[in-house]
Amino acid sequence: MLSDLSTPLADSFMASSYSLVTVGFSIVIAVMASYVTLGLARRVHLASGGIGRIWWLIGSMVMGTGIWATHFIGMQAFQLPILLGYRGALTLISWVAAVAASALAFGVTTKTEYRWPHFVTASLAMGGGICAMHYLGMLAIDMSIPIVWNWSFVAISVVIAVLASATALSLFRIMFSLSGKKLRLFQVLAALVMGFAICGMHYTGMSAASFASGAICLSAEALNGPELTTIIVLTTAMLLIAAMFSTVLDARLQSTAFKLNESLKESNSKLQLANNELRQRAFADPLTNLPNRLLFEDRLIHALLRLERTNRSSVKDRLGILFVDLDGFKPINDSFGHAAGDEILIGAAQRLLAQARSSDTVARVGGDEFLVLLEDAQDAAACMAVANRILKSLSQPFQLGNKELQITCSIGIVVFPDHGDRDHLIANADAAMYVAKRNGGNSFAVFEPHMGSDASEQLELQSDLRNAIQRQQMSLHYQPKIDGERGSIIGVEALLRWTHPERGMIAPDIFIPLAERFGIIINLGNWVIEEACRQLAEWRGMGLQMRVAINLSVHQLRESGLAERITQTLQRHNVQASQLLCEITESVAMEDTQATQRTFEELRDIGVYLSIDDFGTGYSSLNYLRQLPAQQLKIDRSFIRDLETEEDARAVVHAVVHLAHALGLRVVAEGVETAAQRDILLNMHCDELQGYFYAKPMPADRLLAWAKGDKQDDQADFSTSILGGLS
Ligand SMILES: Nc1nc2c(ncn2[C@@H]2O[C@H](COP(=O)(O)O[C@H]3[C@@H](O)[C@H](n4cnc5c(=O)[nH]c(N)nc54)O[C@@H]3COP(=O)(O)O)[C@@H](O)[C@H]2O)c(=O)[nH]1
Repeated sequence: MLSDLSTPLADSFMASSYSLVTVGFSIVIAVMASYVTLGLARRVHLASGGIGRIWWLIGSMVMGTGIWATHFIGMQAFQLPILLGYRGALTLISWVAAVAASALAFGVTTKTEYRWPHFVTASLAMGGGICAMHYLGMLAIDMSIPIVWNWSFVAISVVIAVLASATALSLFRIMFSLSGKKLRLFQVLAALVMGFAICGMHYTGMSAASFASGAICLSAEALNGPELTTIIVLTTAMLLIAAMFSTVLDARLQSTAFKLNESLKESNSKLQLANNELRQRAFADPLTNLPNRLLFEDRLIHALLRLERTNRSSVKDRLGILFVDLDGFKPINDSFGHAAGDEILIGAAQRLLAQARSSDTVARVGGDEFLVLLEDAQDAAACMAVANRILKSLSQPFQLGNKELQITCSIGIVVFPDHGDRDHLIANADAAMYVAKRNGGNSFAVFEPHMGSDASEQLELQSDLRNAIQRQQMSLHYQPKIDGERGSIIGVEALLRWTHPERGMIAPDIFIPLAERFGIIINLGNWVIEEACRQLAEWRGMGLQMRVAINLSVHQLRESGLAERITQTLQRHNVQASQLLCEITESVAMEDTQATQRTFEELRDIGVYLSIDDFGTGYSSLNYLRQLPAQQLKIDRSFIRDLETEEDARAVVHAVVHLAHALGLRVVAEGVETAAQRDILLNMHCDELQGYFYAKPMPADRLLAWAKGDKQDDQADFSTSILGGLS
C-alpha cells in the first residue's frame, strides 16, 4: 500500500510517498530496539566489572543497529520515481556513528554517579547520534543533483531527537529504582519515547529533504532494493531476538542470584542473631545479665594491655579489682527459697552497677560472688572509696514482697600493679575478701602478701590437704585452760596441726580457710572429733579426766547430722558428752544464725558443752546470743593484749565478765601472756584463763610430761583433774 506523505517544496522536485506498512515496521523496530537496549542497559547498571562492560557493548550495538535499521527501513518505505542506492562506506560509518553515540549515552546514564552534566551529555550524545546516523545515511545516497534541504525541518528533527532522547533517558534512569510491574511499565514508556525520538527525527529529517526532478541516483547500483531490506530486517530481528533472549535469561539469572543473595543475607542475619545469642549465653550470667567470669577475664586482659601501653616508662595508671561476696546469702536462700535468693542477687547486681562507672565492669562469677573491675583507679584509696559505697549500698534492706531482708558483703581489694602480677590478681582479691569475711564480714580488706593467695600454691596445698589425713600428717595439739579460782588445769583446747612433708608445720590460719573454701573442712572436722574423743579415752585410761574443746567451722554447723556424728563418736570411744566442748566463733554464730541455733540446740540435747569463741570481734546481737544454749563466752585475745595499757580494754572485759555471769555463762580469757594480765583477769573474776603465759599448744605426750612437772615455776598444775566442776 502506498500513501503520499510528502510535502513537495516546488514543482521541480520529485513527488515522494511512503509505504505505511514499512513505516509501521520501522517504528516497531525502533521501539523494540529501544526496549531491548533499555533492558540491557539496566543489566549494565546492576552487573559489575567485565559482565557489565559486555552488556554495555551488546546494548550499544543493539541500539545503534536499531537506529540504523529504523533509518534504512524508513528509507525502504520512502518511494521516489527513481531507484535509490547507498554507498557502502558511508552506510557503515552511519552504523558506527549510531553504535558509538549509543555507547556514550548508555555509558554515562548507567553510571552510579549521575548529575546534570551527565544527563545533558547523554541526551546530546543520544540525540546527536540519531541525527548523525540519519544524515550520514542520507549522504550515502549519491545524487546527480544534490538533495535540497529545508534547514528549519533539519533543526526541528535535531530538537526532536535530543528532547525525546532526554525524556527517554530520564524515564530509563527512574527505572533503576523500580522493580516488578512498575519497572516493565517504565521500560515500555521509555522504549516508546526513544522509538519516537528515532522515528520522529527520521521522518522529520526526511521532510527536510527534497530530490530534484530529473536527478538520478549515482549509487543506485550499490546497496539497494528488497535484498537490502531483507538483510536489514533479518540482521536486526536476529540481533533483537538474541539480545531479548539473553536479557530474559540474564534477568532470570539475576533474579535467581538476587533471591540467593537475599536468602544468603537472611541466613547471615539469622546466623548473626544465633551468634549473638550464643555470645550472650557464653559471656553473660543468665540471672543478672551481668558479664560472667569469662567476659570479665577478657575485659581484664584488655584493660591490663592498655595499662601496660600507657605505663611503658613508669607507673602512671592503675586498675583495681574488688572481689565482692555476699555475707549470709546462703541462709536467706535456704530459709526464704531460691526465688527470694534470685531477687537478692538481681538486686545486688543492680546496686553494684549503680556504684560503678560505665567504663567499669561488674561481673557475677559465682553463686553470691561478684567481681568489679575499676579501670583508671588512681590508688588503693580510690578502690576503698568504691568499696565503702558498695558496703553502704548493699547493707540497705531489700524489699521482697512485704518482707524486708538485710544482707551485707565482704570485699577484697587488689590494685594492679601494686598487688601482684596479672595472673594472680583475682586470686589475690579473693584472698583479701576471705580475710574481710573472717574478720566478721561487712567490711573490706586490701590485699597484703601474707594473705597467701598465690593461686598455684593454693591449688597445690589444697590437693596435699585432701590427702593429709590419710597420710597421717594431721595431729592435734592441746593448750591448757586454767581454772581462775583454783589455778589448776580445767581442760584443754585441741588445735589442729598439719605437718607437711616438704613445708614443715603449716599454721591452721593458712590451711583452715583453704579447707573451708575447697570443701575439705568437713573431713578435717570429723577427723578432729574422732581424734579428740580417742585422746579423751586414752587419757581416761591413764586416770586423767579431761575436758577437750574443739573448734567447729561454719560449714560443720550447717551440715545436718553433726550431733549424730558426735554422739556416735563419743559412744564408740566410750566418752561422756560433757567431756567435749565445742567452740564456735562469734562471727560464725552470727553469720548463719539459724544453723547455729539449730545445731547448738542439738548439741545441747546430746549433752555436749558449748562456747562462743573470739567474743567481741563480731557484731553480736546480745539478745540472740542469750538464746543460744552455750555455757561459755571466750573473750577475744585482742582485748586481753591491751588490758595492761588501755582503760577501754579493761572496761570492755569487765563489762563482758559481768554480762556473761548475768547470763549464767562462764568467762574464758584467751591469749593471756603475762602475769599482769592474769592478775587483772583474776581480779575481775574471770573463770578460766588460757594463753602462752601458762602454756603454748603442745602434742598430747608433751602435755603429759608438762603436767608431770616439766614446766616453769609459776605455771599451772596438771596433777588433778576437776571435771564436773562446771555447772
Ligand atoms: N575449725 C577449726 N579451727 C581450728 C582448728 N584448730 C585450730 N583452729 C583455728 O585456727 C586458728 C589458729 O589457731 P592456732 O594457730 O592453733 O592458734 C591458737 C593458739 O595457738 C593461739 N593462742 C593461744 N594462746 C595465745 C597467746 O597467749 N598468744 C597468742 N598470740 N596466741 C595464742 O590462739 C589460737 C586459738 O584461738 P581460739 O580458737 O580462738 O581459741 C584459730 O582461730 C583456731 O580456732 C580446728 O580443728 N578446727
